[in-house]
Amino acid sequence: ELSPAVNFALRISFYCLLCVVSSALTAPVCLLVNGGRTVKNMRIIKTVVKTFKYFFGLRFEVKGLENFKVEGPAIIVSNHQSILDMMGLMEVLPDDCVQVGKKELMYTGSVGLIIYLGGVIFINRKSTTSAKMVMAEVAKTMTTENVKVWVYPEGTRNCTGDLLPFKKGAFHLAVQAQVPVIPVVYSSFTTFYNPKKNLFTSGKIKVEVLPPIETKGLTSDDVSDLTDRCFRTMRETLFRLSGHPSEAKESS
Ligand SMILES: CCCCCCCC/C=C\CCCCCCCC(=O)SCCNC(=O)CCNC(=O)[C@H](O)C(C)(C)COP(=O)(O)OP(=O)(O)OC[C@H]1O[C@@H](n2cnc3c(N)ncnc32)[C@H](O)[C@@H]1OP(=O)(O)O
Ligand SMILES: CCCCCCCCCCCCCCCC(=O)OC[C@@H](O)COP(=O)(O)O
Repeated sequence: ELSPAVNFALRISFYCLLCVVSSALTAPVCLLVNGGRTVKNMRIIKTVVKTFKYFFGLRFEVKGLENFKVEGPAIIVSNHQSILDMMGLMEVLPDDCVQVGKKELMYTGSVGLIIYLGGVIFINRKSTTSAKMVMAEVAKTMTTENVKVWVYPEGTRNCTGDLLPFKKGAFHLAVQAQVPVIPVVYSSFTTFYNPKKNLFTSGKIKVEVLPPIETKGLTSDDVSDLTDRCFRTMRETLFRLSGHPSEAKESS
């Protein structure tokens, strides 16, 4: 019998190895098929990553996919619990959708390369000024290139079963581009995944894509309200999906 700590380390190492090896094999395919950095590579990446869940006994129960069917671009916001989220992301990711990620991800070898080829937008979280500039550029191009953008508004991983306060970048982006915000909520991983307790077993994750929130006519003055509204809706949904109905009531 392996100790829980060793067992946990082995499973996480296997996950990372799977990412590194699959990225190294998938990158040449992306280059051959699409010739370079483009969101079209996400279709290839998605196909590969969607097989990962079987190695870890994870199941996804998805609701509300029809809410992605908006005309034109949109900002998708979701909760961010762990590096495992990448599997949940690929499970529902619509076509022509890029993610915003921290620039440190570029330096993870083959994983960095595949993330780059997939069109991920890199931001420097330590410099609000430069992050804002990158996001303003994205606000302009998402309409001309008709892409959706996926942002984790908590700005970092958080595996507590609750949400961190939201950063405002995603909502500024939505208002600047005058496109809807589509919230996506993943149920809490705490029952099957907890690094502090060396817990990583098989498990079921509920995913809900919520109805789009329109931003037509909103200005930068409305960004705080929009952020709060999204936060409250997502927090209620998180508690409902994770089976804490009383907390959901409290926060409403
Ligand atoms: C084939 C196999 C392959 C396997 C391998 C895997 C392959 C997988 C492939 C592909 C998957 C890729 C997966 C990528 C996942 C990556 C996840 C991450 O990296 S998450 C971290 C980075 N993301 C964020 O941080 C975004 C969220 N953050 C924000 O949006 C922030 O707002 C940010 C960074 C823009 C600024 O950060 P602040 O910490 O300064 O935050 P604030 O408090 O919001 O802003 C300060 C002030 O600036 C204003 N502000 C912010 N943005 C503005 C804007 N655009 N315009 C005007 N004002 C703005 C705000 O209103 C605020 O001002 P007032 O407090 O309201 O007065
Ligand atoms: C040469 C070095 C090789 C290193 C191999 C690393 C392999 C990593 C495999 C996991 C890939 C999963 C990518 C998902 C991205 C992700 O989820 O990143 C977390 C964050 O953005 C949040 O940042 P943080 O503030 O650190 O929580």
